[in-house]
Parts: sequence; structure tokens; C-alpha cells
Amino acid sequence: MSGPGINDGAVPYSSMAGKLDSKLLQALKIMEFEFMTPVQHRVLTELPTWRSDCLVQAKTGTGKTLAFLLPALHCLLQGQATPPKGKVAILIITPTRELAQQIAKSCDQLTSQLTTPVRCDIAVGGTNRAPAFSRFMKQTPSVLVATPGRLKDYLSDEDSAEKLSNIQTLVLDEADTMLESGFIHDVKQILRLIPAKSTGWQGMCFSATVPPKVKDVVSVVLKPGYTSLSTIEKNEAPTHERVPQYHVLMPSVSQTFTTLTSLLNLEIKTSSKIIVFGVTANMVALFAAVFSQGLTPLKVFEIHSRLNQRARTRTTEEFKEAEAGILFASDVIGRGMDFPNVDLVVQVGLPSNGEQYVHRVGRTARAGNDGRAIILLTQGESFFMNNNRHLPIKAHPATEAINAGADSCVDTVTQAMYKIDEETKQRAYSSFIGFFAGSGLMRQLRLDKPGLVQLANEMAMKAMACPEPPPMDKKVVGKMGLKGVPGFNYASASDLAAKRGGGQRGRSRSKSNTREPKIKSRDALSPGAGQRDGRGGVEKRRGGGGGRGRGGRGGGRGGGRGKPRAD
Ligand SMILES: Nc1ncnc2c1ncn2[C@@H]1O[C@H](COP(=O)(O)OP(=O)(O)OP(=O)(O)O)[C@@H](O)[C@H]1O
Repeated sequence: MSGPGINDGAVPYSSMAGKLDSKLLQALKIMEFEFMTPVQHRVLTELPTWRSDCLVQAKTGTGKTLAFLLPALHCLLQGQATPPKGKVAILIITPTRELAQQIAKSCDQLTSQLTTPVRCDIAVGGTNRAPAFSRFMKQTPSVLVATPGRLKDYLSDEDSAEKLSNIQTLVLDEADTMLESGFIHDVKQILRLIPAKSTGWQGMCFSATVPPKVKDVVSVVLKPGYTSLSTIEKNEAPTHERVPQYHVLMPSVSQTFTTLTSLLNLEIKTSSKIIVFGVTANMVALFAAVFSQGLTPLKVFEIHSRLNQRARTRTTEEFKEAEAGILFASDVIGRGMDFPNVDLVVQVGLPSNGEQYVHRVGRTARAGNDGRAIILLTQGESFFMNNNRHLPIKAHPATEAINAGADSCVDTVTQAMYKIDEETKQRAYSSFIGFFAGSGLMRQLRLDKPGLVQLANEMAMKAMACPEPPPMDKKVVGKMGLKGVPGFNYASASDLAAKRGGGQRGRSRSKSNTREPKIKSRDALSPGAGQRDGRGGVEKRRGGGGGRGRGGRGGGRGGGRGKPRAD
């Protein structure tokens, strides 16, 4: 098997005979990992001891999982870090459930040759707590891979906390994200609930990206004087040089679906296993729904936080196995996930930051393979490239053809959109507004609140073929900080629930909007429709006799004429 670093003087695992536990070496052989990847080599040969605290950075897909599992498992097996029977020795914390499951699987593979098994358990949210908890209590896992929420839950129970009272190694995978504002609070709480650092447990932090601010906070898990290893040169881009990275700029957000269709039509000539990232779970659900209406010949997969865990796990497994297909995804798989042979990653809209861009790109070109990456943005969002000049993103050579192709996809996309139920569109619309309203991006986009609503309304009516702005509950609008902002089409929560027929978590496709529209589809999606006058699409669509006999409620209020636009 080819592996990362195999061609540049990689060192064989056989050279670790006598140093690394022989059963682990046997397992590596069975896994067909003949050579160490550079990060594995450096961790195994440059750490002062395999019990040393460390911060390790290496590019995506270069084998960091084994780089922390091997030394930790070796020390456990050799009795250098072995807690009393029945207690967890190695605690690995990850940001996502899928990643926890994946790491646990790697751990099981590595320990498959042991005569006395080392049990690895997972503690993640989204699964039925009771059976998982009772399994954890009944069995004697030596390794626990956990997401922060469920781990805190285990630690707040006296009996299960007892099982975690003799930790020997604590790993933070995707360390930079674990130490950022979203997770640092949880991590600190967890640290208060496990034995104090002074008891001597080893801290290991791994990630493909280590922004400078992370170095200020690693001290919560690493002791002063920890070893810092990086396989990335100081001025080197954090992405793989063998991944061409392109941007496609579209004039307006309302061309998102047509441009993506056009782009994928072009790219599937050379790529067959593709991941498309969207900005929110509900937007991803809409992508998946509409592309399932015949917009692509490839099989459509979907993964995001609005799906239940069973569906997420099934999709993860299926897409890992799949030879071809498009996975529409939110950031639940943005980091760490190893889907073999993905040849293209497309990001639609802005990633949360430059690091997240790097991790998403890293879902391709893993384990020494090649790949391509494309980011689809509006002209207004092109500041992302200026803010991240260290990233080698060039204009897609076929941008013009893609944008022209988008125009000719209008009818097909419109027809597909008519088949999508209103709830899916409403949720996508609402999440689109919520994403920008809560992101701090509005200033960079020179967008004010009415402008945001206008933009979302354009998106809904031109790109999603909605007859009017989708209804919004006033309370939700208030929570978004948009109370009193003009342009919303208000509905009560009970009206919304009724429309949703009980609201099945946004998954029902049963209430498809299959009615043939009275308007000409091109009007709904045409790039220029309703915006050349700078007033947005609301007025134009209504004035143009559009809608399906229901127009009038929200549209007239819509718009915020002349307001600054994002795109
Ligand atoms: N020594 C090796 N030889 C060949 N393949 C390997 C080797 N070590 C790991 N791999 C494979 O490389 C792929 C990427 O490994 P892994 O998921 O650990 O990468 P990573 O560096 O943690 O990536 P990310 O930054 O995205 O989390 C996996 O498919 C893994 O099985």
C-alpha cells in the first residue's frame, strides 16, 4: 500500500522492532502499513520519551491518529502507563462523534493482535445514553474516545468518574479547535473533573493547524517545556502542494445552486468521489435534496447535524466504502474524517476561518493521494482570499464557462427546486440568515440587517424558487437579533409547525412542491432578474406576476431598497 511520505526516505516500521511493542508491529503489518509517515517517524523518534507532553502539527491525512495511538498504547502495554485494573488509561477527546468512532476503530485495529484484548470504548452524544453508559460501567475499557459533552456527563457521575480517575494519557485531537472558544470551556470543565495535571498524566495535542493563539492556551493540558513537533516548514502552505486549489466567484448568492450545478457538471468529468461543504446543516440538507432530483448522475449522500446519529453513522460508513458519489456535508466531517479516495472537495460559501478551510480541503489527497479543491464564493466574499494569502488559491481556469453554464442550468435547477418541500427551503432560508447574523461577517460583507434579509429573500425567491420569502417565527427572528428588521414574512410558531405537519427534523421530503409553477422558471433563477435596479428580487418577482397565487404577504415588505448588498 502506498502511504504518505513513502517516497521521501520513509523509514520502515520494521526498524522499530525491539522498540515498539511487537503486537502493535504485527498489527501494522496486517494493516499493510510498511513505512512510518513523517509525523509518525518524528513522534516515535524525537519525543524525549513516549510519555512526554507534546504539541504536534502535520498536514491533513498524514497519519496523526497512529502517531498518538502508537506511543500511548505501547506505554500501556509495556506497563509504563498502566492504571489499576478497570480504569481508563488513555482518554482521547475529539470535536465530533464521527471522528471518535473512526479513532476507536483505528485503536481496535492496532490492538487486534494482542492476546489479552485492550478494550476501547466511545462516549459520544446523539446515541442512547443508557446502554452506552451501562456498557462503559460493565466493561473495562482501557481507552476511551469521547466528545466533550458526553464525557462531561460521564465525569459528573461518581461511579463513572471513578473509572476515569487514573488517566495516564490525555489526547486532544484537533487540538486547536478543542482549545478555541467553542470548546475550551468544556475542556477546562473536563480538566477540573479528572485528576490534576500534577498527578503526572501525559498531554498530547495534535492538529494540522496550530494558529499562534493556540500556543497561549495549550498550557491547560501540556506542562511547560513540552515538545513541539511540526512537519510543516515555517513559510510552507498548510495544505498539500499536490492539491490544486481554485476559487470560482459568482456575481450573486442567488446563483449558488446553478453555479454549483454547472461546476459539478464540469468537474465530474474528472472526479467521481466528491465532498461538497455548505455553510449550515439546513443549507446542506437543501443541497442534498435538490441534487437528488436528477441534478447529478452521481449518488447523493448527506451528512450534517440535523440528521440523527444512526443516519450519520450509516452515511459515514457508506461513503467510506463508496467508489463514487457526492457527499453534501456540514462541518461535522470538516476535520479528521478519513474517507478514502475523495478526489474533489468543494466549499460553497465562507468557511468559519482559514484553518477550517485547510481542514476541509484535507478531506482529499489523504495518505499520499492526489486531489483538487474548489471554493465557490460570491464576489463580495472574495475577501477570504485576501485575508488568507498564505493559501495557494487561484481563479478556476474555467470560471467563465462555469458561470455561463450556470445560466443554462436555470430551468433544470428550478424544476428540481419545485420538487423540494417548503419546510426544507424554509429551514435553509432561516439558517442562511442565522449564519450571517451571528457570524460577524456582516461588516466584511458591508451588509446591514435589512440588507441581509433582502439578500436572503433574493436567495429564497430566485435560487430556491419560493413564491414569497419563507415564513419566519418572530421569536426566532428576535433570537437572531433581527427584531423589527423589515422584509420578513412572519408566521406564528403554530402556523410553522402546522406547515411542517409535526416537524420531522427537516427530513421529510413527502410534502414536495410538485405543482407546476405559473411563472416562467427562468424568472425565478435568472442572475439578473430583479436585481439590476439594485432593489433585490422581491419587488420584481411580484411585479412580474410571479408566485403561485400566494404572493403578497411578505414580499411587499421585503427588500430594504438600496441597502448595501453582500454580493
Ligand atoms: N504508515 C502509514 N502508511 C500508510 N497509510 C497510513 C499510515 N498511517 C496512516 N495511514 C492512513 O492515512 C490516512 C490518514 O490518516 P489519519 O486519518 O490518521 O490522518 P490525520 O493526519 O489524522 O488527518 P487529519 O488532519 O485530517 O485528521 C488513513 O487512511 C490511514 O489509514
